[in-house]
Amino acid sequence: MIIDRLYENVIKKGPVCVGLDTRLEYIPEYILNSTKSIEDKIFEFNKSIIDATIDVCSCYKLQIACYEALGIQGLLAYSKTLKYIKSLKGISIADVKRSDISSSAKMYAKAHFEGDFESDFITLNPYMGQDSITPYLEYVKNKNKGIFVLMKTSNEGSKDFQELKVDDEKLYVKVGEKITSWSSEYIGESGFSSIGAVVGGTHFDEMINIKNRFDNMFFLIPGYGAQGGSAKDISNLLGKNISGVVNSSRGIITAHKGKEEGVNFSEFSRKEVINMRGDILKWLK
Ligand SMILES: O=C(O)c1cc(=O)[nH]c(=O)n1[C@@H]1O[C@H](COP(=O)(O)O)[C@@H](O)[C@H]1O
Repeated sequence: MIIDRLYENVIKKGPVCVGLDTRLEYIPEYILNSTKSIEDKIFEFNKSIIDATIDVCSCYKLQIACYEALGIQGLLAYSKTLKYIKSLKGISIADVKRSDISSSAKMYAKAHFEGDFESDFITLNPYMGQDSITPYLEYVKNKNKGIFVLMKTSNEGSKDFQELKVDDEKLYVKVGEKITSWSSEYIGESGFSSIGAVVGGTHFDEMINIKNRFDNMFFLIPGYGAQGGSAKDISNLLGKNISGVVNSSRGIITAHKGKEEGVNFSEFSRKEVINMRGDILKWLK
């Protein structure tokens, strides 16, 4: 199962998930000023970061809006990056946060688990309920794919709905219970399911609460670095079983900014990943 491959990476290479939220302003001048197409500039930037980090991170997350915002060329670079990660036997998470009625969800599943935009995991929004999630499960069952469902997001506004009380429980706990019920059929040898949850690394009390309630759940944890999430706090959610991957995007892919803009720019990303990994692992001892 894909979750077992991801967990193996977490144990062997560490829990860092490199966020390839690439924007043109992050790309060094020497690439940006070349005569290459936008597609090739973005891909060259991403490839350099992937080559510099593949042995020290568990996976890559691509935020699709960063590519969509650049139109067709952006999407070509998105596709090329996913294919490159696959060619290196790396693991990709497509951060697409989809949600729709099941007939449309079927097409989203086909779009992101097959063909030009094929990825290993995608992120989903649970707001529309079980039948909006079901179409993806066929891919989890038969095509070795995985999903991360939004449970408690990292942003300030996450309290607006996610913390509303339903039957004396916060709504995100109810979502967690649903994720547990959907995930139980897809548990791999690692003991984790290919259906995991997105929990922001920015809310200390919620991370403790979620770990106490859902110890065997596997988490995608964004919010380290640029959003202020600390390794110490996040270690409570990872726990002794290191049940998750910790994403940083801007913190890693802009590490060269204000420093070296030359061909070795991705070495700064590598250093950031290694530092981040050390920062997290020291709290797990
Ligand atoms: O699903 C996500 O990945 C996600 C969920 C969430 O609660 N918070 C969150 O920041 N994210 C994503 O994680 C990344 C965080 O980026 P940085 O803040 O630059 O590290 C972005 O791609 C966000 O879209």
